[in-house]
Amino acid sequence: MTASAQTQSQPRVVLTARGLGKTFGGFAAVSNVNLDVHHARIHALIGPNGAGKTTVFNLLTKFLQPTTGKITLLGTDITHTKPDKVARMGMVRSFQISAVFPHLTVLENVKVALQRPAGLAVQFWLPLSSLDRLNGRAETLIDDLGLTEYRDTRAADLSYGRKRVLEIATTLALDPEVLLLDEPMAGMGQEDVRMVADIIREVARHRAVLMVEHNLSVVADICHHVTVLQRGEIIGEGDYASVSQDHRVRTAYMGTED
Ligand SMILES: Nc1ncnc2c1ncn2[C@@H]1O[C@H](COP(=O)(O)OP(=O)(O)OP(=O)(O)O)[C@@H](O)[C@H]1O
Repeated sequence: MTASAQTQSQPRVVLTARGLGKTFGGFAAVSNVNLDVHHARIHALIGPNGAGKTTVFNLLTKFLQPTTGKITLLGTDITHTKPDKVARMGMVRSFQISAVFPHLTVLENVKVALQRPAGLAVQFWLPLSSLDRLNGRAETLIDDLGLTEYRDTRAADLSYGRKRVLEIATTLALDPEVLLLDEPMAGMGQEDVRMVADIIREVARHRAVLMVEHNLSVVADICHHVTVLQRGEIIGEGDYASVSQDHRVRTAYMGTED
């Protein structure tokens, strides 16, 4: 099914922001941002450099405390909730905090990630064999993300694109309802971009994905909904086709409407 076909039925809202704002010493980095993020949808946050995208991610994940506004996750007000609790409640962010250990294999990395939902910190003093009970779930996750032939490859020896897929796999070990991806395509070649785009589409069949992405052809290809920020404010939103025709958005990106 194409992204535009899926937008015809509206699934449940899992994450909302209302009137979200953040000032740094009098400078408004984010002002009055309203967001509705839906289950089984890919939602892009785009905008020129310095538009406030990273700040919005930091506010949603509670790494920053908002100056104004309210955030709800799965119907619960998380405006004043701590980041680790937000993660346990089902919203997890990938890439800026990478949970991949380069000297461990793909399978070992996924097993280490899988022990975390049980409430355990990563227990380095235990032999990796103590995680064997997690083999079944780890293999399923590795299969789902197309990493089967690399299960015994050390993370350090993976291609850049596959390392990113492994990062997604370790994040999915927490089984989040909402997955936040920070520029998942950054620094990738065309082939890896296609592979990671396919994985994100697959992952979003069962959860909401909110992603900051500069690669607009990826946004056009896989995102159901696009929110455009400029100078901390939303200047356009909708599907990519309508947003890309919006005169404010075109001016923000191109400096001209032509
Ligand atoms: N901790 C901070 N203190 C002061 N100003 C900040 C802070 N964090 C961000 N800013 C400012 O807020 C604005 C938005 O920054 P932000 O990093 O959120 O933008 P962005 O859209 O993610 O940009 P990019 O695409 O370049 O990563 C910028 O002008 C930035 O300089």
